[in-house]
Amino acid sequence: MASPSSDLDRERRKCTFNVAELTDIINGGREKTERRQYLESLVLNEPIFNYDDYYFLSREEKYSDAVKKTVRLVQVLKQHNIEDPEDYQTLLKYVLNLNLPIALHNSMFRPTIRDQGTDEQRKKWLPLANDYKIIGTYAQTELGHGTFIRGLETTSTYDPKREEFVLNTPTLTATKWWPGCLGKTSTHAVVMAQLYIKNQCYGIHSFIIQLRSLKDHSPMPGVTVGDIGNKVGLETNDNGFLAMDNVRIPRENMLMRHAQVYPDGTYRKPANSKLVYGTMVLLRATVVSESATNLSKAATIAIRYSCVRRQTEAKPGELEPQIIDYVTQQHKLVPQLATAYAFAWIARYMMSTYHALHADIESGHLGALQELHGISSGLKAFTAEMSVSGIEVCRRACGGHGFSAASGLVSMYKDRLPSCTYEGENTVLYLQTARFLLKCFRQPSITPSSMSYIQVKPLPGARWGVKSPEDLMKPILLVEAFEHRAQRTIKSAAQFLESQISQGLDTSEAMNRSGIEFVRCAKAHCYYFVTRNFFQSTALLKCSKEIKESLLTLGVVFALNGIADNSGEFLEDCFITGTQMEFVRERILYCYKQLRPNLVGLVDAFAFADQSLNSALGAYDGDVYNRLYNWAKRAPLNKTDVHSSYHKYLKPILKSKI
Ligand SMILES: CC(C)(COP(=O)(O)OP(=O)(O)OC[C@H]1O[C@@H](n2cnc3c(N)ncnc32)[C@H](O)[C@@H]1OP(=O)(O)O)[C@@H](O)C(=O)NCCC(=O)NCCSC(=O)CCCC(=O)O
Ligand SMILES: Cc1cc2nc3c(=O)[nH]c(=O)nc-3n(C[C@H](O)[C@H](O)[C@H](O)COP(=O)(O)OP(=O)(O)OC[C@H]3O[C@@H](n4cnc5c(N)ncnc54)[C@H](O)[C@@H]3O)c2cc1C
Repeated sequence: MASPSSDLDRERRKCTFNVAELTDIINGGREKTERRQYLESLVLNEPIFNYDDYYFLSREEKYSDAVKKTVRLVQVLKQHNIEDPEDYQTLLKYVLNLNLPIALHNSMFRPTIRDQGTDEQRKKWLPLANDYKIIGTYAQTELGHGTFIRGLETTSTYDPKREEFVLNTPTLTATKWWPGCLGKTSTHAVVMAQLYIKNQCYGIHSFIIQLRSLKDHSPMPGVTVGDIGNKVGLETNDNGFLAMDNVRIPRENMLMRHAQVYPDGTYRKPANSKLVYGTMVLLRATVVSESATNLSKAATIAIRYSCVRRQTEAKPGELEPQIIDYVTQQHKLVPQLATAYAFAWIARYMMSTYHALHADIESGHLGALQELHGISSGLKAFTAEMSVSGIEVCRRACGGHGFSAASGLVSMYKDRLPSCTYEGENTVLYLQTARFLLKCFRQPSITPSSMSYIQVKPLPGARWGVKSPEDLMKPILLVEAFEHRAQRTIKSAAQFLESQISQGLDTSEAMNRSGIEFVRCAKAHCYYFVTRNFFQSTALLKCSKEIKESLLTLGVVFALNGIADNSGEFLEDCFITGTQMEFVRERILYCYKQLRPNLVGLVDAFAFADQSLNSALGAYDGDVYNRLYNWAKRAPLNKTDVHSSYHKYLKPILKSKI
């Protein structure tokens, strides 16, 4: 058997480009790489951040271990004056391999105060939160409602006499349920509740509540709080429940940047009722980035392993091939790698668009709200869905060892699975994007320039300009195919909706009946958007010819697999012919061959530390079998040669006389 490490060495020698150059491109420049390396050095050298035995821990031990690591992380951040949220994101992405029990504090609690708090509220709460003197979460979802926010039942009733709000959970279904870090960790929460003043309901607003004593962490009077129990993955996170029995908070605890309640109970409504949903939009943009990172990790593990793993003697007496050389294996993994790259670039686009449009909104241009919501909803759903299914493809591609916790892929899959549900269930979000697409289709004046393609009506009888398999290396033709599909499905969704209305259905019923068409066009739009963005962005890069070529080929793989996997949609109106479809399949194989020597280089370029992959299959040195064996030997069941259950149960039957 060949040595696994020599297999990876050989792969690395075959790579046609400079891996460090590509790492810099992925990170966004040399400076960012250096910053990342600095941050890594702070954390990776600390034994406390070792995850070797993590997969053996029980749920409770995992939570406790995560709290310990979190506290140390906070100390490290303070010690080195690291305050930039980008640095924190870098640590989460590349170094730490767990969902922190303070995740919501940084991802939602602080941003909500920042965006929805007045200057005085920011001044009061942010220093406490930034210094971790309080730990907060975002409590919106209830037992009875997650999607339909307007249907939340928690009430916040203003008492002008005492200038206080009274927070109450009037029914079982009003119990807050699911918020991350709520059960055991958080001391405070932003709670979303229906605002009542003098028996009139003004809809959902946000309020800061103290959940636990800052002296001994016990629940505050009137607060019932706890963990909701085991779920799929996210074992380090204490997703919780919360019921409030007429809990009083000062008037100043309603976040009043957009809507105000004056001491006498006068209400001033926000400029736009959706401003209160702002933090969710930020989180959706973040999910795009997390989806990219996790799929990159999964591809790293599965591709390195597939270069080390050998199986099935192809010719008698010859070395068994590396499993990566089976085209069926390439057809599993190369599309995941291509998707990871495409997502890395759309994540960058999403975050910069978020910051640009968010700044517009802050300066009062509220028109940007719907654009940001329209773009981020679909991209969150699209990237979460493809990333989660891609991680599972990678896991299965590792055969039996992919089933072991030591692969790192089992926990990754379980931890990412909820990204299809939280922060807006995927179907619900696709429907929101579809609404925006249809609005743009009808109203050119509101269509942002990034979506101006919607205004171009697809010509009936349009045909794809591809004449040969070589033409499929031309981004312009690939983008054209996705653009056509998106335009056609948007138009067809609009026509479907109109046909339902013309049959006499009211708008909501017509919208419901059009739902499948809506989701179809939102997905088509997202595929187009991601493909176009990848080709446009990588074309602008200043880098070596070899890197450019590899990125172009990855883009072609992403696009061609998108066409092959959704072939019906392209064949339906004869835009693509059967012969062109054959070209597509042929070119996919060609691209796999082109990329083959560079596969390890392309995953090495993500530069994940072994610790952050925490995988016996995907470590840099490829020493798979020793790692699996040593890991298994440390399993708690192997602590003694004879297990206590032998004495308790087995021995009596083994020793009994027949
Ligand atoms: C589905 C909707 C969007 C519907 O909202 P609604 O108020 O009932 O809307 P509607 O009256 O039907 O009107 C729709 C209209 O409202 C607009 N809209 C909706 N949301 C936004 C927004 N954020 N920005 C700007 N505009 C927004 C839509 O575009 C619609 O506009 P239109 O009527 O088409 O012009 C909403 O309820 C929603 O966002 N639901 C999803 C709930 C969700 O995302 N929860 C997240 C909880 S926190 C979490 O999960 C954290 C996990 C993190 C972790 O663990 O890491
Ligand atoms: C791990 C995890 C962490 C979470 N963290 C938080 C948190 O920190 N804070 C917080 O407040 N919440 C949190 N949540 C809650 C989460 O945001 C909601 O679960 C999510 O928004 C989905 O809402 P739901 O559970 O009500 O699903 P439902 O809406 O009940 O969805 C069930 C099904 O109904 C369909 N459906 C619902 N409405 C429609 C519609 N209008 N049109 C078509 N189909 C529809 C959906 O597509 C889905 O198939 C978390 C959830 C999970 C799983």
